[in-house]
Amino acid sequence: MTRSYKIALIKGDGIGPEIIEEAVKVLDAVSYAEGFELKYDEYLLGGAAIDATDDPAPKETLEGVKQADAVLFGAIGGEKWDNLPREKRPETGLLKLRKEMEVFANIRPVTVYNELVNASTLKPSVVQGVDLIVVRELIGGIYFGQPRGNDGNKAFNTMVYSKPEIERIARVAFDIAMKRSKRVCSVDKANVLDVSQLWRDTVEEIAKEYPEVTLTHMYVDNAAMQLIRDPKQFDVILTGNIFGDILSDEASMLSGSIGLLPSASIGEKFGLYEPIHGSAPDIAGQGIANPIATIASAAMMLRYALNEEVAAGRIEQAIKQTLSEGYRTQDLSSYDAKEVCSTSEIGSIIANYAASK
Ligand SMILES: NC(=O)C1=CN([C@@H]2O[C@H](COP(=O)(O)OP(=O)(O)OC[C@H]3O[C@@H](n4cnc5c(N)ncnc54)[C@H](O)[C@@H]3O)[C@@H](O)[C@H]2O)C=CC1
Ligand SMILES: CC(C)CC(=O)C(=O)O
Ligand SMILES: [Mg+2]
Repeated sequence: MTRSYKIALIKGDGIGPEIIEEAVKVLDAVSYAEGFELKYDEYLLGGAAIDATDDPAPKETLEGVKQADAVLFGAIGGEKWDNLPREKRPETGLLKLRKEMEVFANIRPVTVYNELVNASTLKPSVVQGVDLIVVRELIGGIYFGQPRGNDGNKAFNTMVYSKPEIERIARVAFDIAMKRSKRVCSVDKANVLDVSQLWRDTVEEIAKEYPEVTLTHMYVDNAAMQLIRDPKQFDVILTGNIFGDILSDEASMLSGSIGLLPSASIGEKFGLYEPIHGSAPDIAGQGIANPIATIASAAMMLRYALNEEVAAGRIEQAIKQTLSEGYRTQDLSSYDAKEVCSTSEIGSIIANYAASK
């Protein structure tokens, strides 16, 4: 019997629909080539959901995604919704979705493609061969902590982590490190924050379960600097929600564009696959967004959620081939480009390569 999977698609706002369309094009090409079937159900989230239902995370979405084998997500947000009350904003919808799905681990691989070493803002010798993974806690920390508030005169947020929350994300990082070069660097601000001291102490305890893994600790301000100074010193970076959010955007520039970096947000039961970038309102609707981060997220989805390793590999190879043939979206057009392509053209090139082995 044909293998068949249900994919929940959330296009979102800004460039979201454009990049998801290309990921679907590539998924359809590889699923056909590998003989399995993907069935898509679309759900609303963020600004699109506010416009349609007055709710950034409609119940139908929060419940519907749980019926799928995996969720592929574009991006949400935009100025149009920036002045709404906090609970009505697109970003709150995304946080609610992640919380509802209990996807506590956001895995963000940072790969520098050989073809793009000149696209990095750093010297080629510094970035060539960079291959690190940021393991970011995703449903705790200051983005979720209570109390929070803003009375117009005073505003506050709370960074909270419980020991079990730290233990489970630490185990994800150590498990990943066991399959790689067995090094974890935990990033915190333990010199100032109590929550970071608990983080550090707990990570030390979990490290005892993994005697083969070398654990180091680094303060986040230093980590931000070290990522630029010598990124190859890192293998697995384990960190909390806000630090991981910031450091991974920073790390994207090692690769040359934020439009290249994928991610997998995973928990015990569900998986949400999403590029690390936002809805890029400044380029939305122009057909110039780079869809590779989303296409590579779809590859992660095939590998981790659907166990379709061969299809995932086909996509990753196709991305490399596209880059080595010199096809570039506008964000990378100054770097060894043979041809500058639109979002849709790059999607079609990757789909064609992925379909033909
Ligand atoms: N996961 C999500 O849905 C996220 C949503 N956001 C939301 O997105 C909106 C815009 O936020 P920004 O801070 O501008 O971050 P952003 O990541 O959307 O854009 C930052 C810069 O990177 C560029 N960029 C992003 N993705 C690109 C791509 N695929 N190809 C080429 N260039 C790309 C944009 O054009 C922009 O100049 C906000 O409403 C924000 O809250 C931000 C981050 C994550
Ligand atoms: C917009 C957000 C909720 C967070 C974010 O920037 C991210 O997850 O990368
Ligand atoms: Mg972010």
